[in-house]
Amino acid sequence: MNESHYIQIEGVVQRFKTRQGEFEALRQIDLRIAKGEFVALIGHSGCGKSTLLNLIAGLTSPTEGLLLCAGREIAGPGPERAVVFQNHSLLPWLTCFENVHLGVERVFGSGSRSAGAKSERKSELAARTHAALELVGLSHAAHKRPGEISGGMKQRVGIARALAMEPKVLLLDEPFGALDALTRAKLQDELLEIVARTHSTVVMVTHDVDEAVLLADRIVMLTNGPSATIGEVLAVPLARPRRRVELSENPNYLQCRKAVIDFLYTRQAHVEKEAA
Ligand SMILES: Nc1ncnc2c1ncn2[C@@H]1O[C@H](COP(=O)(O)OP(=O)(O)OP(=O)(O)O)[C@@H](O)[C@H]1O
Repeated sequence: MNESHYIQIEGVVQRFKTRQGEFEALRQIDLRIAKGEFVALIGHSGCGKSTLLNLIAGLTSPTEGLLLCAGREIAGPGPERAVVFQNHSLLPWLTCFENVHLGVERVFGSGSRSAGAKSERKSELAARTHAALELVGLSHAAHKRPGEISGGMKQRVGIARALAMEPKVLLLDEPFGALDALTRAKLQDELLEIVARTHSTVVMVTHDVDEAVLLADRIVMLTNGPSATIGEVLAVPLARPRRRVELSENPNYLQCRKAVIDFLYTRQAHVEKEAA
């Protein structure tokens, strides 16, 4: 397997059947993502970012084209690809520990073991769950239910649940979109640290230009829909570890930021006016 082609998206078209007829959300998407790479998907609201992420997650299948992960066709969801949504999909009646444990059990649990092995397996599952909560700084809240913790903490539980499954690919759909600026910045920094430690391949949908430049190795910019496609791909030439305070005056940072803003608000804003 070619590690620079860990995720391959080849000639992908996505059409939806609607009451008004067929709607083409995405056309001719070609993208290759390397193992360990962090890719941000950015574009205006409704252009098709989530549609593309759902295809990589295997939650939907393309109308045309092909998606591969580690050389194998993506034919459905798989444990090697974990998704974190914007609205932390936690079960409200379970504690933080139990919410994370649920995912861990699904991936690593097994019903067909002897009683002795099973109890050891159980302790392993619990250890895995605790480690994930610790990674996102939530050990102290393991016993709390979602209704008893803040929005940022809930989002961290969602990230812990995804990380605990040890996915090769982390798919993030605006995971910090609903958070205040300070919590968002803190979680971005945590995500940078976690990804540096786990070497996960990450695809993250965002609306936020600064977030994309801070976190990503490459920024994939989608044109406006319908029939959205990749308008431009920008490599972010910033060394890691990245620290937001130092970056704010870094000429490469400012240049990347400008390029994305120019794409979104000059070139794509223009297309929007033409289409209207
Ligand atoms: N199941 C579906 N049936 C019909 N149309 C759909 C379906 N899913 C998405 N669409 C349409 O496809 C387009 C892309 O939607 P998508 O949710 O991927 O956009 P997005 O870029 O993620 O938007 P946002 O940034 O607002 O979350 C939109 O016009 C949307 O209405």
